[in-house]
Amino acid sequence: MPNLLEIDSVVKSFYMHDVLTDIYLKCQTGDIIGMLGRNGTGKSTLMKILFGTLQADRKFIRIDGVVYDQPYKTVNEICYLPQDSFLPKHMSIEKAVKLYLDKNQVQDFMEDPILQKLDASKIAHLSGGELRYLEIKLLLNTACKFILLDEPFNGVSPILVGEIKKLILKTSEFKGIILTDHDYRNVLDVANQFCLIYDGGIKRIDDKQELVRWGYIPESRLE
Ligand SMILES: Nc1ncnc2c1ncn2[C@@H]1O[C@H](COP(=O)(O)OP(=O)(O)OP(=O)(O)O)[C@@H](O)[C@H]1O
Repeated sequence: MPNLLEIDSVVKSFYMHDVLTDIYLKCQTGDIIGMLGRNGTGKSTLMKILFGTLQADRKFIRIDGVVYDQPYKTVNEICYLPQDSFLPKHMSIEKAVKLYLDKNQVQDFMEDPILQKLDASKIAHLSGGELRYLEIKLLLNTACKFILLDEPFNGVSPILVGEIKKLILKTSEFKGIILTDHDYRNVLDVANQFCLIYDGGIKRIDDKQELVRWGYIPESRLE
């Protein structure tokens, strides 16, 4: 049976600045939801609220019918890739992998040809793009039902972007994924549903032209 994540009535202000005024979003297994929006519209804020590490003024988060206040405290419900790296720098790659995955997954994970080619064995010695790939692959391989990816393509070169998109597509057979990235072409390419954070609310996008109408991309950039 597919898993279902529902977010409703999310309201968040910072001081006097209303960032999110009323958000509703539903994600189920198989969904890859591409969340778009101009800088500062509240995409990361929404992801942090969803994960539970940022307090909202109001929110309602339900996974498979159970209401959660801090979803990150649950086991295997939801994972979050923040904009900045989250793996401890001093650790070896293998140790980090062992921290996140089951014992029986580790060997297979480490045999990934991209990881095999790395010169580094320590997290601190990875390049930005290599680290992004490792973190994304790790999260996608956890048992979590839902994965939130905040700017997964940021700082990643085209070949690795392609590999990340393949991983996302493959994983979506078993999980629900919400991702946001300013590389909207890659978002349009990999996601199967789209939404735009605009003026504190969320709009479902069914047609790329709507992104022009809502002022997210200029007409000239739409192919
Ligand atoms: N801790 C904070 N204190 C005060 N204001 C904040 C805080 N975090 C975010 N904001 C404000 O909330 C708004 C939304 O920020 P957020 O980072 O969620 O935007 P975003 O859509 O992810 O932007 P970007 O695409 O540039 O990453 C911005 O105006 C930001 O300045």
